[in-house]
Amino acid sequence: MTISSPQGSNSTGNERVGKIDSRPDRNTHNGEPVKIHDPEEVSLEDMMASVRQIILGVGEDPDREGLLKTPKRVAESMRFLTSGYNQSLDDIINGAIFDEGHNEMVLVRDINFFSMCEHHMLPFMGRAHVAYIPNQKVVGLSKLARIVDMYSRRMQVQERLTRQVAEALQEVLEPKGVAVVMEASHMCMVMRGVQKPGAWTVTSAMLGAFQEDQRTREEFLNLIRHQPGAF
Ligand SMILES: Nc1nc2c(ncn2[C@@H]2O[C@H](COP(=O)(O)OP(=O)(O)OP(=O)(O)O)[C@@H](O)[C@H]2O)c(=O)[nH]1
Ligand SMILES: [Zn+2]
Repeated sequence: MTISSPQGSNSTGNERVGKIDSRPDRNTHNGEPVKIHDPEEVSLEDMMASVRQIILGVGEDPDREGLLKTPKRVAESMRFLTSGYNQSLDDIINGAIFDEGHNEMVLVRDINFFSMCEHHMLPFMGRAHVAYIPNQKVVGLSKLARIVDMYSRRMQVQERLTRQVAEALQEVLEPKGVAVVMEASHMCMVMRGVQKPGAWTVTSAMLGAFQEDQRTREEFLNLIRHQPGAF
């Protein structure tokens, strides 16, 4: 197993290959694609008016000084926290696929992510571990984290988020296998509801060799268990 550099500094044969099928609306419900409307169809002012209603709904005064700008701040935060709807795989990969002839496992672990649960619109956050076994082609390492960010910045359930990251990598690289594990704490289970701080939800998506070959899967699971040295 090798954790490779995407720059492939020893190779003279680095070239960008492949064209990515961009599907910014690759969200699914029961396996079917869901059409996502353009967020701009609802104006920031409409969103601000809704936030004002929420402020009234919790018994506060939206016209007191500290809350005057809150509807705008919240609307803008929401736009940022869901900005993954406006991105596509094409945007993110930006052609950074290299024909390295590298066929060993590549793993980027401990990728921090922040997402929003679609049931309560509260954050869930944690770490993602993303691995693949190349089939000649490798992708820039930062792009693995960017893929995690793109799907995280949408209204999500953790299981779908995990699967989408794996499927995106499968689509981009057609590798021999993909493994994604996400460990997260859900604020809807911590701050409200069942109120269980310290409970971690762990989800995985294994494709190809990681699904079929137990040794490959175990190698990956051992690597994400091991604590790397601190910098
Ligand atoms: N499978 C899954 N469930 C999630 C995720 N995020 C939140 N949930 C759950 O979604 C469920 C929604 O349940 P409901 O009974 O409709 O809502 P609720 O009354 O607010 O539920 P409680 O959280 O139990 O108070 C809860 O069990 C949440 O824990 C996720 O990423 N994946
Ligand atoms: Zn929730």
